[in-house]
Amino acid sequence: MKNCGDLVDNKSAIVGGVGDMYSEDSATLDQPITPWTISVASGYSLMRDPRYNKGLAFTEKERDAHYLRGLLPPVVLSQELQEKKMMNLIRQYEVPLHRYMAMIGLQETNERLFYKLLIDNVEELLPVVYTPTVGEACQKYGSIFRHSQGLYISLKEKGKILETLKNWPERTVQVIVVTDGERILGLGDLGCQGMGIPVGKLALYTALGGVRPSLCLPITIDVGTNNEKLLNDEFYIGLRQKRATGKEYDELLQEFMYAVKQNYGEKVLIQFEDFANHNAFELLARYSSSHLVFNDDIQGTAAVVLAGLLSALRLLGGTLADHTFLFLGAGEAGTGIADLIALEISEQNGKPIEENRKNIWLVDSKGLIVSSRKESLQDFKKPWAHEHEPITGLINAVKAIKPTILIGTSGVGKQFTKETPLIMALSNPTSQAECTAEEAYTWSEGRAIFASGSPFDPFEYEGKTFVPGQANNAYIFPGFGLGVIMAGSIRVHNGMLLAASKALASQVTEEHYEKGMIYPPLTNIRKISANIAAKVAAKAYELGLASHLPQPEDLVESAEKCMYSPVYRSYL
Ligand SMILES: NC(=O)C1=CN([C@@H]2O[C@H](COP(=O)(O)OP(=O)(O)OC[C@H]3O[C@@H](n4cnc5c(N)ncnc54)[C@H](OP(=O)(O)O)[C@@H]3O)[C@@H](O)[C@H]2O)C=CC1
Ligand SMILES: CC(=O)C(=O)O
Ligand SMILES: [Mg+2]
Repeated sequence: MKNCGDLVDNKSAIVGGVGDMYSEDSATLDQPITPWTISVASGYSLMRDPRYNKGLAFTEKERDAHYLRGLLPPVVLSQELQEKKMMNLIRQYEVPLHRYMAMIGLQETNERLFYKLLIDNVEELLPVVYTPTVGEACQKYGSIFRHSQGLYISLKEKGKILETLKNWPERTVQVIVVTDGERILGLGDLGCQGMGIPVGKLALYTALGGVRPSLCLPITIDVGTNNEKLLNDEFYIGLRQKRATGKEYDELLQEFMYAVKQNYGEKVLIQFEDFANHNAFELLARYSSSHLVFNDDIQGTAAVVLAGLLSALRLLGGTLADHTFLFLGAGEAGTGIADLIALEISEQNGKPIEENRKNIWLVDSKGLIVSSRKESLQDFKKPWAHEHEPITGLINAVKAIKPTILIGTSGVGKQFTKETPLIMALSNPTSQAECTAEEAYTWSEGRAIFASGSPFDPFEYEGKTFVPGQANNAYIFPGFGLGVIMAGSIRVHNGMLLAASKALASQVTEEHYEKGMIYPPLTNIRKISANIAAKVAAKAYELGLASHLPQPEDLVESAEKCMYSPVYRSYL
C-alpha cells in the first residue's frame, strides 16, 4: 500500500511519502504531497506552535538550530518526564472541570504531549476530556473559553461558508465532526457551546484511532439556541437568537455540506454529532447518497451496543432472537440500536427485518410505542409501533413486555427500578444514567450484566468485584473512521457497522467475562481500533466501496502503520 504511516520513533527516517522539513510527517494515503505551504516557525514562534512545540524537551542541538537558546531554562527534559510532571499536576486538581481545563491548556500548547498523556493514561483521562466532564465543560464553555478551537459556522457566514472553510489552516482534512449543539449528551440545547463535543470526539479520533490531528476538523454550526439560560448568560459565545428552523436551517446545512465537499473532496468523513433527532435522521438520509456521512449517535452507538450484546450472549447463552428487548428512549440512540439489532438477527435467521423487529419494544416520553399511536409518531419510530394496548410508564411496560434486555437511551437519569439480566444505561453524562452500577448489581443480587455510557467504578457485591462496561460509541467511531479512511471508502454501509460490532465483540476474552465485562478494557483501545478498522476496511473492499486499490494484504498491519504516534520528532 502507499505509505500512510506515521513514524513511531524519532530516530526513524521518513518511510516513503513526502516529508516535512522537520522529518516529522510523511504523506498519508490521501495526502500525496506535503500540505505545508507556509514557512515553518522557528525560535519564539516555534515554541508557541502547539503542533511542534516540545517545551523543555527541545534538545541542546535543537535549541541552537532553531533560535531557542535563552528562551527556555537550561534543563532538558525527556518527554516521559514531562508526561510524569503533567500527570502529577492534573491529579492534584480535585475538580473535574479543572482537570479538563488543564488538558485543553496542554492541547493548545503542546499537542504531542497532550496525546501522549491521553494515549498512555486512557482510562484515567477519557472521563476528563470526554464524558462526563466534557458535558460540564460545554455547559460552562463561555466562562472557561480561552483560545478558540475548531471552526464556527453561524448564520452570519451564510453565503460565505466556502470562504470560511478556507480560513482553516489545514488544506487536507479527513474527518469532520460537526454539531449544531441542539442535543448535547443528555444535557439538551447548549447552542454554540456544544463545540466541546466535536473537539473531544476528534481528540479521541487521534488518541484512540490514530488519525493524525492535522487531518481532523471540529465544526459547530450556530443557528441560535432555545436555551434561555444561555441566551441570558453574558459569557455565552454564540448567536443570541432563537434557533433558525425550516428553510433557513436547511439552506445553511446544504451550503455547508456542499462547501465541505468542494473544499476537501469526496472522501472527507463527516460525522454528525449531537444534533436533535428532528434533524439528525433527515440529515443522514438526505446526504448519505451524496456524501460520506456517519451519525455517531445513531450508527456508532448502535454498533457499540450490538457488540456488547453479542459478547454478553457468550455469557448468557442463546441468540439475539431468543431475547426480548425494551428500550427506554426512542430517539437516535434507541431506534438506531434497535435497527441494527434487528438487522443482525435477520442476517442470522434469514427472516425479514419486519418480523425480527417484533421482539424489540421502545418506550418514549408518552409510553410504549404501539400501533394505535402510529399516526402521531415521528417516522423513525413508526417501524416499532407493534400491536399492543397503550401503556404508560416504564414499570408498566416492563411488567407487560417482560424484557430480558433493558436499554436506557432516554437522556433522563434514575429511571430504572427493575432487575433484568442485562442492563445498559447509556445516557450521558453520569448524572443522566438511567441507573448506577451499584443499583444494577444490588437489585439483581449480582446477577445482572451492566454497562453504561459514562464510566462507573468497579463495584464490590458480596465479596465479588464487578467491572461495569462502558457502552460508549468511543469504542467504535475512532476505529470505524480509520477503517473508512484507510480503504478510501466513498460511503458508509450498514455492513460496515456490523463488521465493526463483531470486531469489537471478538476482542472480549474469558478473563474479561470472569469480571462481568462485556467490552475489552480501554487500555488496549488502539489495538482494538486497529482491528475494527481492518474489518471495516475489509467490508468496504468487499462491498466495492473502497477507492484505495489494491487492497493491502494485511489490513491490521496497515491500520497500525497508519496510526499517529505522539512521540516527539527530531527537528534536526
Ligand atoms: N453511550 C453512548 O455511546 C451514547 C449515549 N447517548 C445518550 O443517550 C441519550 C439519548 O440520546 P438520543 O437518543 O440521541 O436522544 P433523543 O432526544 O433522540 O431521544 C431521547 C428519547 O428519550 C425519550 N424520553 C425522554 N424522556 C423520557 C422519559 N422520562 N421517559 C421515557 N422516555 C423519555 C424521548 O421521548 P420523546 O421521543 O417522546 O421525546 C426520546 O424518544 C443521551 O443522554 C445521550 O447522551 C447517545 C448516543 C451515544
Ligand atoms: C456518547 C455520545 O455520543 C453521546 O452521549 O451523545
Ligand atoms: Mg453524541
